[in-house]
Amino acid sequence: MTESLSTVLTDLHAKARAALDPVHYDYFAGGAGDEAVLAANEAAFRRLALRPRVLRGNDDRELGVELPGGRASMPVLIAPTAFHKLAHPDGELATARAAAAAGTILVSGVASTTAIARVTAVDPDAAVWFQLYPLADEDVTAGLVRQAEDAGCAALVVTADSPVFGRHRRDRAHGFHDLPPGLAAENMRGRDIAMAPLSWSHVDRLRESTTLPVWLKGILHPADAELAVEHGMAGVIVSNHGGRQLDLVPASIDALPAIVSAVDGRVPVLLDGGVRSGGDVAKAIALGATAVGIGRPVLWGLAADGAAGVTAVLEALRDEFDHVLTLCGGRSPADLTPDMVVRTCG
Ligand SMILES: Cc1cc2nc3c(=O)[nH]c(=O)nc-3n(C[C@H](O)[C@H](O)[C@H](O)COP(=O)(O)O)c2cc1C
Ligand SMILES: CC(C)CC(=O)C(=O)O
Repeated sequence: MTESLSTVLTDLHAKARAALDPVHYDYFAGGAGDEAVLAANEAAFRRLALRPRVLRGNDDRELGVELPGGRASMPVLIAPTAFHKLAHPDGELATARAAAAAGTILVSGVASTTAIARVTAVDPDAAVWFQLYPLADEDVTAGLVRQAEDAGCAALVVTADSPVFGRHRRDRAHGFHDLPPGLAAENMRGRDIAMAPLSWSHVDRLRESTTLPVWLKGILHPADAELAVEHGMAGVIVSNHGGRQLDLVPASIDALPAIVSAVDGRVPVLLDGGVRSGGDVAKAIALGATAVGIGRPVLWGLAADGAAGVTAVLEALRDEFDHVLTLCGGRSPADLTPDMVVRTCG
């Protein structure tokens, strides 16, 4: 019998915690403020139940999804997270190897400890997307876009929820604000990365500067989802940054339905935050996400066991999602529909 994802994740998380410097563990694990949103992301999934369909003869299942920027062999992507070499010496190269082996998409963060060209070189056929923050200096942003294009990235992800960074008590308590000697945010070497609150016109100029599909990440308000479509975004990512920005926002799964309704099928919607099981993947898809992103589970796999640990997370998630889909009578992710999710009071 295949081990359940929660067992795999619990073990990898414990191993990661034991392996990591407690300061770095807290950087990865922590959230903003009281960490209410961090907890709510997972709790909100637990309040939803699935209402399966039966007798649908679904023995020929296909988990893959097509997105602007590539195909994923299952509706699970690796969300962008910073500083993978803090988790494991192989850093982003290990994550990229595991993503390529699983046939899924790695959204590589601008704040990676490996230059993007080295990340994409792991497997030139793999779909790697590049996440960036629009910066105050638009020439610097343009330079980052060129770097991603030259590296062969298949899409850009613009993170919109960080006009300033969230306040992380754990990091403040440890006095953590710099990478240790020997590690650097390689894509940003020698660049002025000052952030500033930006506007739609910055996003427009960024979009016009590239032929790559541009996703907007960090959307929680349906009016912003509507604007994202109007401004030519290839897709919208519902995210509260894993509870690391404003600690007063809805759990991402609770924010999803209104965004899906506003977007109304014009572009795909992705979701991240608190996805910890195949059932969570199924719930998000049923509520209208085309795929989900996972952040911390990848970091725990990476810290515990390098590429093999990330592979263990991805394959356990694939297996569990396939199992849930089978039990729900689905052949493909598209067979999961909103009527199959019910809210419980639990
Ligand atoms: C340690 C860490 C670093 C992150 N760094 C980034 C980043 O550089 N850019 C970004 O858009 N999101 C970043 N995120 C947010 C993730 O992309 C994603 O929204 C979040 O981790 C999803 O929640 P989950 O960890 O519960 O799966 C980071 C999250 C964590 C935990
Ligand atoms: C501080 C950034 C480089 C990474 C980030 O977005 C995060 O830690 O949540």
